[in-house]
Amino acid sequence: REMNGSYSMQGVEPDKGTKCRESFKFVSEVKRDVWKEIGEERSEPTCSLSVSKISYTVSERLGPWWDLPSYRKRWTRQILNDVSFHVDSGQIMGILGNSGSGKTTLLDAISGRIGNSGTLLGDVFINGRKLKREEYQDCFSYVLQSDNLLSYLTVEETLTYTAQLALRKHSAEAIKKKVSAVMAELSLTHVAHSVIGGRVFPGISGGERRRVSIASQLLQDPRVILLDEPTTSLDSMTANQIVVLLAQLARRNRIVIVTIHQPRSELFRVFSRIAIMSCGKLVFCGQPEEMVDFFSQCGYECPEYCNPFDIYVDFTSVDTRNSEREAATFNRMHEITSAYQRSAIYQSMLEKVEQNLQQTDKPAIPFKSKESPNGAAKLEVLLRRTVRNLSRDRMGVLMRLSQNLIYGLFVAFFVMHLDNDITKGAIQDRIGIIYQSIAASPYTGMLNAVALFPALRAIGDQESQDGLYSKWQMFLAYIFHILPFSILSVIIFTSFLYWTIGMNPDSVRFLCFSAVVLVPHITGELLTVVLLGVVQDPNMVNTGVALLNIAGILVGSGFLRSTQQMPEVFQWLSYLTFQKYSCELLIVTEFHGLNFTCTPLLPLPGACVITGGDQIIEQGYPGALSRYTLDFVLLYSFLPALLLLGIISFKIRDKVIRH
Ligand SMILES: Nc1ncnc2c1ncn2[C@@H]1O[C@H](COP(=O)(O)OP(=O)(O)OP(=O)(O)O)[C@@H](O)[C@H]1O
Repeated sequence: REMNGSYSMQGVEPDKGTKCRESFKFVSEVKRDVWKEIGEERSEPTCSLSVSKISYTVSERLGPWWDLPSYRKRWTRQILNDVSFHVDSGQIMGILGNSGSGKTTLLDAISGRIGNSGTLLGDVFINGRKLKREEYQDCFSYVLQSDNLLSYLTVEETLTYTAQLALRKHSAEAIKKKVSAVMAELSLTHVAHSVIGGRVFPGISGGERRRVSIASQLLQDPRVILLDEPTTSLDSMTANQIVVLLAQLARRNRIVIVTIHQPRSELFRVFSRIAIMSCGKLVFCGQPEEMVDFFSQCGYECPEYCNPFDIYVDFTSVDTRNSEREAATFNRMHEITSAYQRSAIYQSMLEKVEQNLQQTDKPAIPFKSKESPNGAAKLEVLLRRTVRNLSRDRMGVLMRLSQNLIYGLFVAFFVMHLDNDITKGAIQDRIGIIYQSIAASPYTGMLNAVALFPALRAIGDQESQDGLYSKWQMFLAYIFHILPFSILSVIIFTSFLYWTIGMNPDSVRFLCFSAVVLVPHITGELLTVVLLGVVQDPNMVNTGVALLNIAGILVGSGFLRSTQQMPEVFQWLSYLTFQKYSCELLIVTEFHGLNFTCTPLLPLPGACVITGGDQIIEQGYPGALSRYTLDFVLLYSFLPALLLLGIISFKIRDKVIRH
């Protein structure tokens, strides 16, 4: 980009040296202000969180499934081992540790997001009361490692929709005020009307996106906020700003627990507590100053000019590069852990946990603000949100509307004009057009779903864990929001193809043709989304839907082989395919009452035996004419059936997916 202009300080344009000195002075002053703000006296804690003896064990299969003896054997792995700590409101606790040490799993365990794949032991107490499993979600706000936000919404819209989902009973005015307050608290007011942005188009910065994710959680006034690596992939200055901001949030009577990789040494004073994890164990948990003394007493001094965070994480990490290093580093970690468990810091932490449990005047559990659920209202907000997001995606909308038309152009170019002379392909061309209309439509729907839905699914996974709505509601919102686009796309396609190549020129037949082609198109998208509920990998779903479509065409359409000539089992199976009904309907729509001409090149006997379209119907699809209405009903019944399957699929997802 081109940049013009200059700047002046007190009316004078500074030379290079002055600029450096002044900017250094400026940075130092800002920093001092930040420390002043964080260092404010805080009020008496009103909320305390105690985590007592959390352990999590998973069992894994040893071998691949084709090696049955080893596959049968399982080995258990302890991911979290007897983790206990205590935090009061007003404090920010940083959890450090090398990759795989169990930081994320600890946050998942505390917030009740651990799936059913392992055994979780231990308890979480808030204000001296043991939390029930179903209460975890209502108590903690959890900011995931990745920002799952809709790219085309502005910051203000993103927060407003979240507030409408979370605080449904509030008036529009109250929600507006709440959103403005949260934006002000997280310094987002200046980007309120900027779009979030994504991989393909620019939007707000990475740090601002992180702050939007945190702001979404703050809308429900949580007293306890958990953040999984909120500084990942941010530059060190922005990462610092985020941690300082979190410290400020904690100062306002909240508990903030944050996992973090490589914090800068200046953040040493920002954290109220530091926990270091290694191999699922809490190797140390205490105040930053206590950490330095503790490690020095263990004989592991932090060398001068080194970042204590990095050094202590190194001291406690197990190096698995070779067995010798592994044994040595494991022993060191074990030695430090034992020293911590013998230390006064550990004993005083256990006492605090005990005190918390024995508190007589126990304040109420500080649940997040939540309103009684109203399914229709949530669905309406979700629908508005997805429609607004898609409507801003001009390229996406254009592609959706034009993809069938582009396909229609290919077909029209190939066929040019249908002839009524059977020696000039009157039957073959018509059957070809019907085949193409039914067989290709599901693919365009499938491609749309695979491109758009996984991102929405990630958002739905997170927000349903936050208790905003259920995953199946997000599924319904997605399907309803694509319906108008699908209908329009199919109408554009059929209007072009039908009249350009000269299919049966009757407006009722045209409407029937469009209505039939719509179902395979929507079914392709619907089936893909249904499978994406239970299958995580979109590529697998792609392959699965493509194979199902091919099987449906083979068994149901009767194009390759007449249904009557197929084995009985396939004949029964054909009733389960939408291709059977759509094919019969299109054959009748096009061929019924159609008269053919015949001008054979050679006067061969039987060359002109077919004179009308009804002969085609009776030979290939006997009884299809009398089943016309029934076929329509059966074809359209696939849509509610798939909607129901989708709801079941996303209810299963609720149970099996960790986030
Ligand atoms: N359900 C599970 N089944 C098997 N292993 C698991 C499961 N959950 C976690 N683990 C394993 O537990 C270990 C700790 O994982 P976790 O994600 O908590 O680490 P982390 O400290 O957050 O790592 P990072 O900093 O890289 O995100 C990893 O080795 C991970 O593979």
